Amino acid sequence: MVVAKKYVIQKHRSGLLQPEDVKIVEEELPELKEGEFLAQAHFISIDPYIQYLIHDEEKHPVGSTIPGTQIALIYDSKNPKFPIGKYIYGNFGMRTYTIGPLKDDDPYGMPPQYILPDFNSYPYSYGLGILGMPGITANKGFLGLCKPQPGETVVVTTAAGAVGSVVGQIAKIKGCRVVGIAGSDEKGKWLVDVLGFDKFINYKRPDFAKKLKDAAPDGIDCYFDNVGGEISSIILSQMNKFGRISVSGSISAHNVESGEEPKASIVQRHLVLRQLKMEGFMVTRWRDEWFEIINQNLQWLREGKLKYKEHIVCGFDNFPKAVVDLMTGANTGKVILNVMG
Ligand SMILES: NC(=O)C1=CN([C@@H]2O[C@H](COP(=O)(O)OP(=O)(O)OC[C@H]3O[C@@H](n4cnc5c(N)ncnc54)[C@H](OP(=O)(O)O)[C@@H]3O)[C@@H](O)[C@H]2O)C=CC1
Ligand SMILES: CCCCCC(=O)/C=C/[C@H]1[C@H](O)CC(=O)[C@@H]1CCCCCCC(=O)O
Repeated sequence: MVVAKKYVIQKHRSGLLQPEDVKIVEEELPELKEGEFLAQAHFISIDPYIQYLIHDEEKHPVGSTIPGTQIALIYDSKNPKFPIGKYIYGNFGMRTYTIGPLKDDDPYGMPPQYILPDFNSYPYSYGLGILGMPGITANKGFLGLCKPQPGETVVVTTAAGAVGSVVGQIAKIKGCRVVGIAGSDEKGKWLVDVLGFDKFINYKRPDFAKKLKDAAPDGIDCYFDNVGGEISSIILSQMNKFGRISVSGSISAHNVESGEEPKASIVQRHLVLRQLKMEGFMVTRWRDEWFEIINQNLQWLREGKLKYKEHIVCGFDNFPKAVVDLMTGANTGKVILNVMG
């Protein structure tokens, strides 16, 4: 008999997740039936939407399992499509063992599970980052919506994170000038010295608007927005005519202690006068191209055109710490919970 551990919600709060807001519950799993498999979690993806979702009492009541994705090993199987020993991606939630296959019924259209494509020698955990959902978000969210042209100026926020770091590098591949925005000078050094960004601005320091003007003196053509809030309003105020804005997220509003969403200056005037195009997206819009995009990112990795970093937190018990690391910016690169570590 296999006993699975899973994280359930214990308490809702408006601010940053605290360890007592969640608890681990054990669940005895039944014997496998024909057509089923048992998956053992090895790596769990820590994404900003987790902090957002656990605020939501209506959709995620006390006692419900925290959603999320993982890379798991097929540990036992009565389904030839999921053979023992293969590694899979699964939308299984924050749990150590899962019986699959899951139905294809995620409300946001995330794939339920798939056998990982061949990553050559790259770690399986990359399937939660550059070779998975965040990598697809960066690739299609930027190229598909911003349609960057060589020589254009691109700005990206959360630039040292899983999505932002890939957006900036793809912009460089496409011949753009790239300004990265992030929350520490150490991150800025990595972006410029290692990833090849042209400029970096620490948004936590004063005079952001002036520093942006200095970093992008000819104005901004493309903005990949991961944060929302006042930083984004300032960036929009410096866009060029016919600029394109890809709205990926609004992390500045995910863990505010006050419980009130941050206020930001009105942007409509900039949209109208500069004739900007601003479009939001969910990565699942590209589900039909999922593996094609993973392959494109893999090829750029292999060619050395994309560099990638993980921020690994070890141990299933450390899930709350991993979320706090992500939301407080302790990470450079993709946050992964190593369940076996
Ligand atoms: N639309 C879609 O389908 C998808 C959207 N996303 C979005 O992409 C964005 C990045 O996700 P991901 O790469 O996984 O996460 P990251 O790896 O970028 O980690 C989050 C980062 O956000 C920054 N941050 C935290 N609080 C704030 C704040 N108040 N203001 C500005 N920055 C803040 C921190 O860096 P710092 O030190 O710079 O503050 C932190 O490192 C998120 O907005 C997420 O919701 C992700 C996947 C799919
Ligand atoms: C407002 C939170 C979402 C911000 C953008 C983001 O990170 C989206 C991630 C989704 C990804 O495209 C596929 C998913 O399953 C992620 C989950 C989205 C959950 C959003 C919940 C919003 C709600 O129901 O109110």
